[in-house]
This record gives sequence, C-alpha cells and structure tokens, in this order.
Amino acid sequence: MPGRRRGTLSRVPPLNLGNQPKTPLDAEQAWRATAARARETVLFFDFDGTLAPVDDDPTAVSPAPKVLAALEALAPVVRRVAIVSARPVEFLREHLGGLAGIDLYGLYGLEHSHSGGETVTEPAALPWVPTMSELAEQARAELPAGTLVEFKRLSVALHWRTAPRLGAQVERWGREQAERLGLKCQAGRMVLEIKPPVDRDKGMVIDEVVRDAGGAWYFGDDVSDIKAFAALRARAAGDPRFVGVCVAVANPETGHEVAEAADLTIDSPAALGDFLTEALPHLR
Ligand SMILES: O=P(O)(O)OC[C@H]1O[C@H](O[C@H]2O[C@H](CO)[C@@H](O)[C@H](O)[C@H]2O)[C@H](O)[C@@H](O)[C@@H]1O
Repeated sequence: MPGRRRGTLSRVPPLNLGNQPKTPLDAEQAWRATAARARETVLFFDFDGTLAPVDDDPTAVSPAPKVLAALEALAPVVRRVAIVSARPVEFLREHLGGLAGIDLYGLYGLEHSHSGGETVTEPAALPWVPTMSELAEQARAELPAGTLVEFKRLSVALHWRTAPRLGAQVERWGREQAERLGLKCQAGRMVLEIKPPVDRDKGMVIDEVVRDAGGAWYFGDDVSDIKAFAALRARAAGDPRFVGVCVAVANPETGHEVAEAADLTIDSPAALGDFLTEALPHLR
C-alpha cells in the first residue's frame, strides 16, 4: 500500500478531492474539525473486515475488542452512528450486542432499522425472495464442495475463502446465473454476492443520510465501500463547510483499492477499536 506505515494509523495522500484544501490532513486534525460540529456529524461503519475481523466461517464473527464500547460512547456525542453492511439487519442487531441508539442499514440498504426500531425492507426487493431462495438451493446442488453458500433472504453470497482454488469457477457460475435471472452482482473479499436488480447500494444510503448533516466519517474495508466514500466526497464537493473523512481498514485482498480511495488507513478492526477509543476525548 503506497505510503502506508506500520502501526495503528497511517495516511495516504488524499485523492480526487473536490475539497482538497479543506480535507483534514491527519486523524488528529480530522477529529478536531469534527469536534466543532460533532452534533451534526454522522459516523458510518461497515461491519465485516471493519468492525469485525474476518473469519473463515461467516457465522463465527464478532466485533473486535473495544469496538462496541467505543460505538456506545460515541453515539450520544454525534448526530448518528450507523452501520452500513451487506449483512441482514437481524444479523447486525444480534452481533452488535443490542447497542442502543444505532442505525442499521443491511443488505446494502435494502433493509434498515433506526435506533432499535422495526426492520423495514425496501418494497421493490420483496418479490425477489423466492428467486434468491431457489438460487441458494441451486448453488448448493451445483457448486463444488468447499464453496460456502450464504442465503440472506434478499441476496445470496457465494464464498470460496476456505477453497481459494475454486474462486474463478464459483465467480463464473454466479455471474452466469445472475445474467440468466436478471440479478445484480457485487464482488467482495473471496465472495460474490448476487442481489435483486433494485437500485440500492452503500453510496445511495450515505447520500441520503448526509444530505442535511454537517460532516461524516465512513470506515470500510471492501470495494463496495468505495461507493460510500464517493458519496461523501460528492457531498463535501458541494459544501465547503462539510467535513467528510473516508477511512480504509486494511486488508490483504481488496485493501489496496480501498486504501487508495481513502484519506486514512487503519491496520485492522482491532486497531479501529483503539482509534475510536482515542477519538472520544476529542469529541466530548
Ligand atoms: O458489507 P460487509 O459488512 O463488509 O459484508 C460483506 C460480506 O461480509 C461477509 O463476508 C466476509 O466476511 C466473512 C466473515 O469474516 C468471510 O468469511 C468472507 O470471506 C468475507 O467475504 C458476509 O458473509 C457476506 O455476506 C458479506 O457480503
């Protein structure tokens, strides 16, 4: 990763920033700029690879040490804390230990729950549940042993983390099925996600939520998070007062691409726990 140092945090040169002169140059400056508008600031977090370290088994993950305590402490001092993930909202709820006052956007925004409220599903996606369920069955029957098929009601994730040699074959199969059924694909870390053809992604979620915010940070590790970074950049480009900070959490798979689109890079979910804990005194 160009310019990346060992340690908790390093900085990559800001890229393609419409607001380049006003973009904070390091974390210290960024938190100071945020403190001035903490009550107007939204903190967004991806889940897998950002809050939770990656595991071979997608059901065996949990947030890194200090992460939950930091989110809980940050929630009352900023405008919103929001998780924006490819996981279903129910999964996020269970794995965030019932944290209060947090907004959850699941399945790339096809589901959401505000501050512990009911889960709302995008109506246009609902007719696709049977198709996704049949696709998951078909994947289990046709894909080779070693592929992990994760059915998420409104999407199917095809994983090859424990059998990397199968990656090309599984991805080809998934893309062919998506084309046959008129579905969309999202590539990720040793996974191909197949989704309904409904216009919803992390960038659209961020775009909507930050419209009337005074600032936002987005923390993410994967290529789907780059759309969220782009939404923050677009918001900042149109408003010189808006403080937008894009933070990559490093990973050995898609990390380079994500770090290049970010302002700052953090080494791991564990380092993120420390980073957020250290940020707290700046905002209180
Ligand atoms: O948007 P996210 O919250 O980052 O979700 C992206 C995908 O995360 C999960 O898969 C990834 O994490 C797994 C557990 O560590 C790992 O085994 C897998 O290789 C990774 O791709 C989740 O299982 C997927 O459904 C999400 O699309």
